[in-house]
Amino acid sequence: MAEIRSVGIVGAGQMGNGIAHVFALAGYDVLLNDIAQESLDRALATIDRNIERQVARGKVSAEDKAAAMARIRTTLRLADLGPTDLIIEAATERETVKQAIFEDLLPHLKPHTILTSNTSSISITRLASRTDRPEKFMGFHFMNPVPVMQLVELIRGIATDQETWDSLHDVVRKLGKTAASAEDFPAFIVNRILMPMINEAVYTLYEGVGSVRSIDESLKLGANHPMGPLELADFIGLDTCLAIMNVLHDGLADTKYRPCPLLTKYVEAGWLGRKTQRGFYDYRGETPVPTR
Ligand SMILES: CC(=O)CC(=O)SCCNC(=O)CCNC(=O)[C@H](O)C(C)(C)COP(=O)(O)OP(=O)(O)OC[C@H]1O[C@@H](n2cnc3c(N)ncnc32)[C@H](O)[C@@H]1OP(=O)(O)O
Ligand SMILES: NC(=O)C1=CN([C@@H]2O[C@H](COP(=O)(O)OP(=O)(O)OC[C@H]3O[C@@H](n4cnc5c(N)ncnc54)[C@H](OP(=O)(O)O)[C@@H]3O)[C@@H](O)[C@H]2O)C=CC1
Repeated sequence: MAEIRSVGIVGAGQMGNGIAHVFALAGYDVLLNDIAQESLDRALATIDRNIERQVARGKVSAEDKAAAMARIRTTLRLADLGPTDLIIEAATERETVKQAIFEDLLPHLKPHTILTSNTSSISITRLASRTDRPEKFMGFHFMNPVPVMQLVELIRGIATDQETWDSLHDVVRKLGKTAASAEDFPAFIVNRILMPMINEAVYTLYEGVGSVRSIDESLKLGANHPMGPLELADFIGLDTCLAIMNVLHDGLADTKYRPCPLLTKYVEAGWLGRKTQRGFYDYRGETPVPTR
């Protein structure tokens, strides 16, 4: 089993920065890539702020923070990720985007490099089949917010070999997290269960059964969820939620996965949740205000 020391992360959005954060704190060299310099700068500032929060709470020492920050480098050139031992693709949840990234990366990779995608729903087998190493390709699904959530889903494509699975399982252990194994069917385990619940919450709003606030309060106080489903949808990103519902609907061909038209409308408006400051709540003021 080749030792993994360096990690190339593609996409410096909320997942990419969280993944870079936990790998750097665990001692890995991290090279973070995005198509926009602004996204790379924002990611570094977010990681700094989030590790500082851990320092303030006595969970990380100031020395460990400095060492972790020094282990993270950024680049706009995808080819620079070639020499790393492990690639984690965490770009936008669109299959064509992910396919193009792997296609551009392939000529630059070392033979032993493991390829992974943090996709929430897309077929690992299909992504892997377009690369030169389907046996070294896996789904490596972190949960949001990455520094806090314990779980990582490990998803085998049909061709994934045991050595690759073992290597990633070992990485999850070194990160201090817990792995769950999932087979490669649309949206795997967590989102197969979570996303229809979120979609149903949007239907509940769409049909006027409750307001944004009453739906969220009901699930928080009535089912002990840490966030209401609409608040959680805004946190994940409504574009990502819709993309996952479409993968479930197309992949399982069952009308029970039909995305709610109201979810589609919010995405069409560019109201994608926290990342655009507006979704089921408006985040532009001091406190979030429900939009319905
Ligand atoms: C879509 C997909 O493909 C898969 C997914 O990820 S689905 C989404 C899964 N995620 C969830 O369901 C999250 C649900 N929400 C929660 O669990 C909680 O609301 C939450 C953990 C996000 C925040 O919890 P909270 O109690 O309201 O806030 P807060 O007190 O600020 O944070 C709790 C702890 O996390 C830490 N924290 C929160 N965000 C952090 C971050 N980004 N980085 C580092 N630490 C963070 C806080 O410092 C705090 O630490 P202590 O326990 O040491 O005090
Ligand atoms: N949000 C969540 O809760 C979770 C998401 N995921 C998955 O993680 C992945 C990323 O999601 P998330 O971080 O939320 O999304 P974000 O929208 O926050 O970030 C995606 C980032 O990828 C960048 N990007 C787009 N195309 C490319 C490219 N060709 N090369 C490099 N970077 C690119 C985007 O740049 P730009 O903004 O300029 O387009 C953006 O910075 C998705 O597959 C998603 O399904 C997994 C678990 C949880």
